[in-house]
Amino acid sequence: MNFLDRDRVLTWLYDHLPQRRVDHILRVEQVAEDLALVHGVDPEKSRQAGLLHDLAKFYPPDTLLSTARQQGHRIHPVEQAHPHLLHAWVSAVEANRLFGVESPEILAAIRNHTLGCPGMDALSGIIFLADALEPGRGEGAKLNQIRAWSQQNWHKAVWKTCDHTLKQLLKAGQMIHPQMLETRNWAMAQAKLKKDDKLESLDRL
Ligand SMILES: Nc1ncnc2c1ncn2[C@@H]1O[C@H](COP(=O)(O)OP(=O)(O)O)[C@@H](O)[C@H]1O
Repeated sequence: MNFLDRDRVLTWLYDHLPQRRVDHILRVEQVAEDLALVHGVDPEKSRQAGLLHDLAKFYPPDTLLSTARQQGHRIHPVEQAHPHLLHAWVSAVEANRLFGVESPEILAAIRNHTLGCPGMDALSGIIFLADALEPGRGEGAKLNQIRAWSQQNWHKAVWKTCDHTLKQLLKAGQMIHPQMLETRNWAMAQAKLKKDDKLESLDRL
């Protein structure tokens, strides 16, 4: 993992994003560190991914589309209709271009923070959760329940976060990117496997 000059990143964020978005990013950075410590993930990598996850949040749709295309990303029809979804993908490109980040795990976690990805590693899961669950997202009963799961079983928390977002998108009559459905099905299966493992080890006692 390369050295990351946090102050330089903060200066860039304050120059390019509104205060409320920087506040969100700083809360994601903190939750990402907390979850990393719970789940045995490198806390510094987690903080870096949290700090860098939204670099392209306010890039114009044309820039998001052209950058993603130039980098070889095959644009999905839902992304074509809603280029904003590409901000996660382009933020990873920018983390490398602007700040020299090379760690494949950090870059994947930034790329996966909105839709997740089936088979993603714990660092990606943590950044996906930190973005959705940071305190600024509110104090609803459902979110608080998912926050509790995020401490115990990150796969279950990813599954339930996908369910929560998908329900909101359906309610609002919005298009759904199928990658989140794939993430959801994968995370659900992983959470159930973990539960079965626990029951089996209890049987052995
Ligand atoms: N599966 C999906 N299909 C379509 N839109 C989605 C999907 N998942 C998230 N979104 C939308 O993408 C936008 C960006 O999501 P995200 O990066 O998680 O949130 P935020 O911008 O609030 O940090 C939100 O408007 C969200 O509703």
